[in-house]
Amino acid sequence: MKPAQIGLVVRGHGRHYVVEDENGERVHCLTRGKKSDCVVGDRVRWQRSSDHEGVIDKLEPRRNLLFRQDEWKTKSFAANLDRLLVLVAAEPQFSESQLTRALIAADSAGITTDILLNKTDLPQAEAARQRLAPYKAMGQRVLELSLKGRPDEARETLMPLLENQATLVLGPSGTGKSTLINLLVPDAGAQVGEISQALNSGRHTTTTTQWYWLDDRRETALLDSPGFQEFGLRQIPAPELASHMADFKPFLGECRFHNCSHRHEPGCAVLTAVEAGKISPSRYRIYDELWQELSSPPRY
Ligand SMILES: Nc1nc2c(ncn2[C@@H]2O[C@H](COP(=O)(O)OP(=O)(O)OP(=O)(O)O)[C@@H](O)[C@H]2O)c(=O)[nH]1
Ligand SMILES: [Zn+2]
Repeated sequence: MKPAQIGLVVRGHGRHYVVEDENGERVHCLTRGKKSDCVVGDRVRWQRSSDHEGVIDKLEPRRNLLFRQDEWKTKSFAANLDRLLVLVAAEPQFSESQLTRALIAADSAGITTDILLNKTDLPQAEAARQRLAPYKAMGQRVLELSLKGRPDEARETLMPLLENQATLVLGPSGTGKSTLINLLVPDAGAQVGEISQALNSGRHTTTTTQWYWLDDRRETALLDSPGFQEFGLRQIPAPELASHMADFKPFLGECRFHNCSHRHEPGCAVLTAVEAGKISPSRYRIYDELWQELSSPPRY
């Protein structure tokens, strides 16, 4: 065994990981025993066991972990993220429920989110803009771009935002995720190939988080994860939900009952805010649906 060093996990599959050393070399690593609790973005203490293989000894403490949880399983997107970028588009029409779920998961993990509205060149952009108005009003940043129509402008807007950070991109299919990655990562295909090769596997590239470096110094990273469609939030207790919704926050603590669910109680400041148009009906409907989902007992 060679001396222990700290590395970055750039791909995970079961007990098999690809760890990048400080020179950028990627090594196929296994965890000791059956444990496989590392995720992409983790820093790990590891040792080389041969020229091309290594063993992970220990997971270094994480700053954060973004994950989703349904009744049956927990799925991690990535650890140690600086930013989440949720990509939506003028078309296909995005689901506000999915968008809200992503925002809540990121908030509860302590990760800043930006929304990117793509395809603003299309006539449907105005409708999408209107659906995003409540999000802007609650202080959420919404970037409007046309990744394909005005790629230079998109790059100039995005690069300063992403610089020296690790940003996870999530979004429904067909919104322009591949367009975004190809715009910012000219050698994206090669990077995917290299990591897959280190793992000795061409498979699983679409079912796991993919790590891309945007610069030669390896300081700016983009991460691409599948799994936006079924975004379970079982990790969040229902009474905590409202505290992760920026438009609800100003009214929390103002209700008559300290343990108000903001669903039917008299003297509820949130319900009053909904009636007064200070919280959008669609956001409130999503809150109500999420509350029911999170407070129902698991079916298994
Ligand atoms: N009009 C318009 N079309 C765009 C824009 N950006 C991407 N598209 C188109 O939208 C379609 C989907 O883009 P992709 O980048 O493949 O989307 P994706 O999110 O990777 O989709 P999946 O591969 O299904 O996950 C393609 O036909 C793109 O050419 C844009 O700014 N304006
Ligand atoms: Zn209330």
